[in-house]
Amino acid sequence: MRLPKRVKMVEVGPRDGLQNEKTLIPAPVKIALIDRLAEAGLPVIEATSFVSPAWVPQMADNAQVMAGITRREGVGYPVLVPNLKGLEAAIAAGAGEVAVFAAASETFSRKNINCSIAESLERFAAVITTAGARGLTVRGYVSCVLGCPYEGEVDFRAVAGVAGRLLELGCSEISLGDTIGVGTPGRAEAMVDAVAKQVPRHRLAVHFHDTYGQALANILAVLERGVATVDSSVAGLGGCPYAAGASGNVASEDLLYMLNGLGIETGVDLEKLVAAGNYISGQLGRPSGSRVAKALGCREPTSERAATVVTA
Ligand SMILES: CC(C)(COP(=O)([O-])OP(=O)([O-])OC[C@H]1O[C@@H](n2cnc3c(N)ncnc32)[C@H](O)[C@@H]1OP(=O)([O-])[O-])[C@@H](O)C(=O)NCCC(=O)NCCSC(=O)C[C@@](C)(O)CC(=O)[O-]
Repeated sequence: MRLPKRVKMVEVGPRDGLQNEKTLIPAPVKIALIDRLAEAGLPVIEATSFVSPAWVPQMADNAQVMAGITRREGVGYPVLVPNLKGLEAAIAAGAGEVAVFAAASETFSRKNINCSIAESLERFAAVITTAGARGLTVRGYVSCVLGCPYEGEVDFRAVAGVAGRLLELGCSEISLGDTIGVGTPGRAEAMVDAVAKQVPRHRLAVHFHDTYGQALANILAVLERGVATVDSSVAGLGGCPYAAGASGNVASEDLLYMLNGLGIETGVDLEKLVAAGNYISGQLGRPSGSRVAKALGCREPTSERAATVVTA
C-alpha cells in the first residue's frame, strides 16, 4: 500500500457544514468555531461563502464572520464565490483565497448556480483572472463527481473535462466532490484515474460526503492513488441545500483518527478537534456526527479508570 507521508486536511465545516442549517446561527458562534479549528492545527478552514443571501441565507453574515476571526499565521481561510460580485465582496472582507464551484452535471449546475456548466466556466474565467490579478489564489470545485441527485450516474469524462478546464483557467487545486456521497472505493479510484489524465494528482483534493457511510473507504482508496489533500467537516456537519437528502462531509475527527492510525502526518490535534466539534454540536443542540467523538465521549478518562481500579 503506497500512502502519502503527509495529508493536508481542508476543513469545510463552517461553510459546507453550516450552510444547510435551517436556523440562523449567530456570527459569534461561527467565529468561535473557526478559531477553535485553527487552534486545533487545521491548515485550511473554509470560512464562509459570498453567494446570494436569497439562495443561502445562512451565509449572509459572511463579512461579519471574516471580520471577527482571529487569523493565525500559516492558516488559510478561503471563501466560496460564485461570480465577480461575490469576489469583490470577499476581497473587501479581507479574503486571501477564494474557491469557485462548478459541477459535472448540467442539472445540478442549474439548480445550484442557475446557469449551465459552460456559462459557469465563462463566469469563473473572469473570477479567476481578476482574483489572480489581485494576488488571490483560487481553488476549483467540481460537484457530482460520483453521481448527481437529478441525473444519476455521471460520466467521468465530464468530470475530467470540467476539472481540466478549471486548472487551465488558473485554479491552484481542484477538489472533487461526491456531493451526495454515493461513491464506493472502486469507482472513486476510477474517477481519480480518469481526472488525473487532465490534472496532476498532486493538484487534486477529494471532498466526500458520507451519506452511504463510504467516505473513509473512498478516501483510503484515493490516498493510494496519489491524492494527498482531503476535505472534511468537523462533527460531520452539513449537506448541500441543492442536493436533498445528502448528509455532511466525512467527519474531520474520523478522518484524523484514520490518518493518525496510518501514521500519516497532518499537524492536527485530535483532542482539540473533538472539542471544536463538541462545541458546535452543543450550539446546534444535537450530538456530534463524528463516530470518533462519540466513542471518545463514552470513554472514561484514563486517570478515572485507574482510580476506579485502585478503590475497587
Ligand atoms: C450564483 C447565483 C448568485 C446566481 O443567482 P441568480 O439569481 O441567477 O443571480 P443574478 O445574477 O440574477 O442576481 C440575482 C440577485 O442576487 C444578487 N447576487 C448575485 N450574486 C451575488 C453574490 N455573490 N452575493 C450577493 N448577492 C448576489 C444580485 O445582486 C441580485 O440581487 P437583486 O438585484 O435581486 O437584489 C446564485 O445561484 C447563488 O448564489 N448560488 C449559490 C448556491 C450555493 O451557495 N450553494 C451551495 C454551495 S456549492 C456546494 O455546496 C458544493 C460543494 C462546493 O460543497 C462541493 C460538493 O459538495 O460537491
